[in-house]
Amino acid sequence: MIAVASDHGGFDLKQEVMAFLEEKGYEYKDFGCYDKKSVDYPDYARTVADKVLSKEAEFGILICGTGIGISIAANRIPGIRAALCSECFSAQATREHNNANILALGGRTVGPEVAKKIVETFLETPFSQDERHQRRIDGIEGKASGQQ
Ligand SMILES: O=C(CO)[C@H](O)[C@H](O)[C@H](O)COP(=O)(O)O
Repeated sequence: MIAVASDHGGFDLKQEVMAFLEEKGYEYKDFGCYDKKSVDYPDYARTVADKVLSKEAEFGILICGTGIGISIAANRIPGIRAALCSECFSAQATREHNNANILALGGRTVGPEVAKKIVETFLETPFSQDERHQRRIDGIEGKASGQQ
């Protein structure tokens, strides 16, 4: 399952992304917001992060106006690696190199067609399993690499 949420700034793009997930046959759940009334993105970041950390969701997709606030909020939660992407190369690299578990998008910065390509790239790209990337991910979680 893909856990999807946005604030009001990401609401319109979230509708487009969910229609795309539906069309492509991905299982997803919408964790809000459910209209364009002003809300606070940290609440939605936490909900989706919880779904990912509990493994109820394989991945999360978070959308705010720029994708910045909601990715900052998600990345404060240990175990979350949220990647803000505005093009496909980064979406591919963050799965291969960072094993990112949440994709963040900006509803006011990225158009729906680009966003759909980014979503598909993110969801379909596996982690490389390369030792150097795993070592660096371990470093993010506070494990010393012993290289310094
Ligand atoms: O956190 C953000 C800025 O990086 C998001 O874009 C929010 O969606 C934005 O701050 C919401 O702004 P608004 O003026 O309350 O609509």
